[in-house]
Amino acid sequence: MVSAKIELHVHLEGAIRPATLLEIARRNGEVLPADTVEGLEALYRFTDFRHFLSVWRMTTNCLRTADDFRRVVVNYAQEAREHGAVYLEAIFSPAERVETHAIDWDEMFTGYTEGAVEAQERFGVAVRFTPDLYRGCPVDLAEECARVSVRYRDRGIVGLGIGGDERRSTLAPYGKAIRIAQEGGLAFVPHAGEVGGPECVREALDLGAVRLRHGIRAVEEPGLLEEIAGRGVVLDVCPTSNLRTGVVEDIAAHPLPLLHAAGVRCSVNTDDPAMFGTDLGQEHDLAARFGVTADHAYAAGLAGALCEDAVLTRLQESARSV
Ligand SMILES: O=c1[nH]cnc2c1ncn2[C@@H]1O[C@H](CO)[C@@H](O)[C@H]1O
Repeated sequence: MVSAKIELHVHLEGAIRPATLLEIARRNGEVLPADTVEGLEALYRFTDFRHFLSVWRMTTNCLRTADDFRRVVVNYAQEAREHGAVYLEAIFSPAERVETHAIDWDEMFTGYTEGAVEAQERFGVAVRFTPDLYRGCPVDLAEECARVSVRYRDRGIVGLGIGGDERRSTLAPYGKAIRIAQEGGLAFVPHAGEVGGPECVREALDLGAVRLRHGIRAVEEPGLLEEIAGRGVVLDVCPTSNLRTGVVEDIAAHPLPLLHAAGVRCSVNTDDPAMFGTDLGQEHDLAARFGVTADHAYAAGLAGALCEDAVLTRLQESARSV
């Protein structure tokens, strides 16, 4: 029997298994630098974080139609369910698709949110979404993304995030986009403290972040760590991702045990499972070796989840089943 799991940090574009990505790319006439599963896997050996982001952007630009987006959600929900997932808070990055291929916002938001309906019906997995802006994204595009996200609030959009390279831009240019989302009832859930240091975590908290994606570099500043633990801010920890992007040099040196020991609530996540060669079960096995048991991870997931109360109540009950 697998334990029930909550995943709060998975990029849907990075969850597409190589064979499916190749099929989607072929259908959409997109040429990738590799046309075999082995070739794609080789492409996924990243030299550093920047290299990872460039490969991520290239492969994820294969997605075009509402049906592509729908399918990506359904496939990942099915996979995650096999590892015990009962709730997914999934990320997708619409702004890049608009910018590079002029994909229509509604094509993406409709495809993804209809995929969530199907995932619930077929696999009993509740899926909610937090679209991601990216650091360096043109400000007007970011604000438009925030407005569209608010418009889809009744269809499962629960937050707005921002990803990409923290060294490229502070959050300051996105203040208005963040406010549009917050005033529209969405939570702000940025990536911070992944490649960026404690100052990036501090900036995110000052702008009202309710949860931190990664946040692991908070360990470098004891006062900040204490504040995060004290306020019960959940960190979405993705151990294999950090190793594969070179953010941590050695898995044995991952900050997860330190965060856990400091009383920080850590959810356990895959990030971009297909690109990092991992899955939800593997990340939980790894976390357990660091002292974060399935129960700890589930409790953190529950504390961090942004879904409505009716779903939260169901998730509280699921902790005892599956
Ligand atoms: O691990 C990650 N860290 C930061 N950003 C990520 C990660 N995985 C995927 N993205 C995505 O990369 C894009 C940047 O152009 C962003 O849209 C972000 O969501």
